[in-house]
Amino acid sequence: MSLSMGTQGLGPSTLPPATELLASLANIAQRTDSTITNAGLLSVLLQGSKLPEVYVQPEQDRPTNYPDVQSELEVELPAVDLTAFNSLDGPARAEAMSKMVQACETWGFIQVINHGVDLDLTEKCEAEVHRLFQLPVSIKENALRVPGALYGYGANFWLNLPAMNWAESFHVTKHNCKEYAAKLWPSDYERFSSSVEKYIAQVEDLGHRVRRILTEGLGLTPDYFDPYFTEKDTSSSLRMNFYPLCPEPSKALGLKAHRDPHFLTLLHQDATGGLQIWNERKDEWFNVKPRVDSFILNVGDVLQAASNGRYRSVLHRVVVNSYKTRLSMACFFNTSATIVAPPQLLTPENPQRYRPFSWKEYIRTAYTVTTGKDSQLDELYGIQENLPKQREDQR
Ligand SMILES: O=C(O)CCC(=O)C(=O)O
Ligand SMILES: [Fe+2]
Repeated sequence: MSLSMGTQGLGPSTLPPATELLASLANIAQRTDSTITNAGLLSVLLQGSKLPEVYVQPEQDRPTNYPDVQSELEVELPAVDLTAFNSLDGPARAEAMSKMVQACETWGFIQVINHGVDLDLTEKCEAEVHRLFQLPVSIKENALRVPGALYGYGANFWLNLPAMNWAESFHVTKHNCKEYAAKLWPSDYERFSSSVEKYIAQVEDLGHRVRRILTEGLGLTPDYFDPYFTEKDTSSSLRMNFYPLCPEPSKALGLKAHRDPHFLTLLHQDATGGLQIWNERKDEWFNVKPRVDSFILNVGDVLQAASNGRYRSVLHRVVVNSYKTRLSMACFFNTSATIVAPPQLLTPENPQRYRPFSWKEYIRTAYTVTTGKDSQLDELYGIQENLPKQREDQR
């Protein structure tokens, strides 16, 4: 890989001196917790073609289909037009509802268009996020996520990973965004925080709208879960992910396979592509075709429990490539209330699958278990005798 490719999207003027980079890289090898920083990435981009050992994934986790190689394994997620839910056209609404429900029961993923989130605001927010990731490492480290903390700057979110993610991430809520932005731009944080706060607020509103649609899709009144999502109980956070060019994409992952532990996720991504979804029946990872005017909605563990397993929280990961950087913004929509599957969803054939639990309880372990393909939700809160013996097929 040439230097000119490597510095694309980072801006040569923002790179710290090579000595600083090398010192950071040496430190990285010693650190196995979430405080690992990304100086290693930058040093690779400066120096050439080899992936440092800390990023090399175990053999069984390495991707075979990533953007550098042609692959047939691609899925174009059904796109649901959200305006159909406000229209008086009954059949169009019913069709949109059925697409939505079916996708959440099988792939656990869908995309929504005409979603009401302002495009100019989204682009402004993306530009601010690019500006953040282009800051020198020494500045970004001022906002470093400390071990066990949720928010701030870092590479790995899940603890105890066998290898580092080939990514940088910055995670905030609308309440602490200013505080974290001020660590990067002490006197000029408003430019970043005002865009990001407005963006989170709009995506949170979208989260409430799709929550009501999905609730209706379960056969409940749309407002059934409203009491769990009061202003006090609703929480939304935004994880911004930047995936730099990778010299050896066949050995790395941008984000290790995981299920989102929250209620649901609304993801906006650029046109690069890299998100993959696990298809259990086919035993394959499928590339998701990117569509920039959409939000990808995926079911999280809390919604899987709240729907008594009807909507599925599905394993996904991010692959990287050698020729185009990628930016994604994942908004996690959640509740701190204890959710339990509504009695209306329970039958003798389909009894309650999960013990009630709160996010406060789940968060303690949600980001620690990292190996295997098993559902952490099933393991921690599943009522074992009520879980299906074999997982349902993904069609
Ligand atoms: O970058 C992506 O496409 C996915 C991000 C993701 O899965 C996450 O942040 O949980
Ligand atoms: Fe995720």
